[in-house]
Amino acid sequence: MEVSFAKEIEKLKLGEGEVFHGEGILAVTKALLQSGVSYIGGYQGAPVSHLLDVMVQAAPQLDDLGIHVESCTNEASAAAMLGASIMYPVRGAVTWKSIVGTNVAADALSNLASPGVMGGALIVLGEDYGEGASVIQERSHAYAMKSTLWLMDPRPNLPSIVNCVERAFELSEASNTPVMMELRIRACHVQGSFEAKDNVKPAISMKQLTGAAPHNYEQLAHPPVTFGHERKKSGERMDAARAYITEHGLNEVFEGSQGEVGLIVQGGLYNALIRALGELGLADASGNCDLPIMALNVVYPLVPDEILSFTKGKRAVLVLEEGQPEYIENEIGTILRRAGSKVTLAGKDVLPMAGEYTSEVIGTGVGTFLRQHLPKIGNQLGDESYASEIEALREEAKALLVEPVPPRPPGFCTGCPERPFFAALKLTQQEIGPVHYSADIGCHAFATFAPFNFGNSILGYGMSLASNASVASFQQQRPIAVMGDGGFWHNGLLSGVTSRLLNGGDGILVIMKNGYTSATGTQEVISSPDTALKLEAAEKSATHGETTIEDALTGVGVKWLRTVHTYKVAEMRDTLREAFKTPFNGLKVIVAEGECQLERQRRIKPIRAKALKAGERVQRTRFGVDEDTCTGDHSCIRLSGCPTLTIKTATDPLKTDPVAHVNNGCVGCGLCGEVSHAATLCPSFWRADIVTNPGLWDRARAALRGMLTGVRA
Ligand SMILES: O=C(O)C(=O)Cc1c[nH]c2ccccc12
Repeated sequence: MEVSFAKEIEKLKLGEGEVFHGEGILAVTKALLQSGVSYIGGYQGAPVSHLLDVMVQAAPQLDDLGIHVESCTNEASAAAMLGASIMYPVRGAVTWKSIVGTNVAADALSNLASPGVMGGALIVLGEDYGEGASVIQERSHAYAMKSTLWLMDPRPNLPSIVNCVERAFELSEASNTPVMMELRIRACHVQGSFEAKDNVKPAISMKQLTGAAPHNYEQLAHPPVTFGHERKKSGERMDAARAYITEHGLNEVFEGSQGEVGLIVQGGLYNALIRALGELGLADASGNCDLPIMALNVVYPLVPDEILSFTKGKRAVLVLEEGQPEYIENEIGTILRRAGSKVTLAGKDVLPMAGEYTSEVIGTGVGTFLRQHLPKIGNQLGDESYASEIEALREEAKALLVEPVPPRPPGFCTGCPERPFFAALKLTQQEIGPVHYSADIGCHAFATFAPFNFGNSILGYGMSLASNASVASFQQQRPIAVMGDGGFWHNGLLSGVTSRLLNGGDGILVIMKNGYTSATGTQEVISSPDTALKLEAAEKSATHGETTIEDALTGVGVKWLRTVHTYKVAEMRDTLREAFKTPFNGLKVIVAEGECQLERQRRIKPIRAKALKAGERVQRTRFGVDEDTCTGDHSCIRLSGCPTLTIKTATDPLKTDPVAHVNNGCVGCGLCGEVSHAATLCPSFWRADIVTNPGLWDRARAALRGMLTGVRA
């Protein structure tokens, strides 16, 4: 990974009494170091990638702490790390995105949760839920309940987050149970400050080795002791957790003058609630509020005594719980009913079952609740609900815009090496007709949007090939599966390739070998080009010489294998045609190779800057469209989809339609010209080589050209 986290690493080194300022997820990282973890592992994903990215670079600089950092190939391997270290008095932390990563880790999690932990075990979850999310909308809460893992959901401000991380280890140790901490997108990116402590050197670490734990069958997740473990989960471990939570005040109660009602909120939603109450005129920006609020920084398990003491003497309480189903509300309902409480319980009856609880959504729900249960305040909120006020503002904004803003689906970066592959696949499909396309997770998923619109199904990360084993059996044409190199190593090789080979199945797999797990932040994979390859490649793509993927495929027995550079559009089209038409019955794999443009640009920029400074010759390429030649059919745009390829009004008054135009973002990848050539489309593209610090030969050639064009004119 070429991105430098130098500034972030400096913050991780802060000591006792110094003030840390930065974002939530980095505060979590610092808190892990303050908690004396022996290792940090994980798999990247939004919104927690930053934790591991920073630690991968920081570990050598935090050398004296002796903390091991493991960049795992998927979440199962991260969860598995905890499964062994819990047998020692060491603290360990792993991270991944949820819900998808938790699904991948599920088998290891079940085994981890059973035997009971000695050293504290913490899982930092990026709860990717809501309008900014990139995955399926489900809750981690279900995993906490079904595996008996405690779930923290800290109030999104830095001191609370840091406190929760430190307490999480103690809670884990006090109750012999692993702890998960869910952090929504906003909690990961919230900015703030906290007073740092010194980092704690773990007693057992890379620098302080220890011997093997004693063989203790009681602690193996294996029958028959698992039957006893299950009893402990709901018995002594649960009791110990509840006692710890209460004793250390992990959940917070903010008293208010309007004690007849109360709000119980997941800690992570607290800021959105205060914002909503502020909009309703019921709270100030610092959170001072007339309504009593209980913020659950631990959402599983709940502590019945705490719930009963908060609800005591109240007429009604509202539970604010994002997502479905209403696990917390159901649990609170049971607690109240068992205690014979008469308090009215509100929640998903006034708030939506599904979707993000933005302050707007919360404001509407709280308004309804107050009108029903505290009319003296609720009725003052006015007839106009908060939501209809916002709707009116939206309409006003729309009216002020002359035209509606066109939708802008996300797409490939300018110069992305994956785009030309999809141009080639479009060309192939024009010949062979529609085939079932199994999409996957990664940058290539942008091909599901316009202008490519590929994909008949999309499944989990690295599962495209596995998924189409079913349709392959009944499709007239061979289905195609596409995955990235990130997905291939995460799950694709085992779940997809080896399963297909075992079954002797037919099919086509395309692996986008761009050299990194690009969509999650260009982390390295086992097949990332090494420094020597990068140096050799200089400004070119560095993925060509790296053959780990090809070696693995050959090793497991793939017989039909081609590697094609994605920018060779015609060759890719021909290779795809062959894959669809060949009589070879079995798995056919095309490795579509071309280095991630972001990583390539990060390598190129310093090389160019240095050359320019030294007065050396630097050449860059730009493409453009000759307006006179362009007929305005725009096939180039449909086949390329490059964001720099746009349209403009023709200057020729006889041309009524807009012509194609390449704007200044062009990095000279040449796909527009390449596509035009492969499709024999268009002579209107031109290429210009822009030379800075020209040499003698450049000057002589330019002079000669000038003379010749002068003669022609
Ligand atoms: O970072 C993201 O947003 C992802 O969707 C990537 C990802 C990381 N781990 C996963 C497990 C299953 C599916 C997707 C991912």
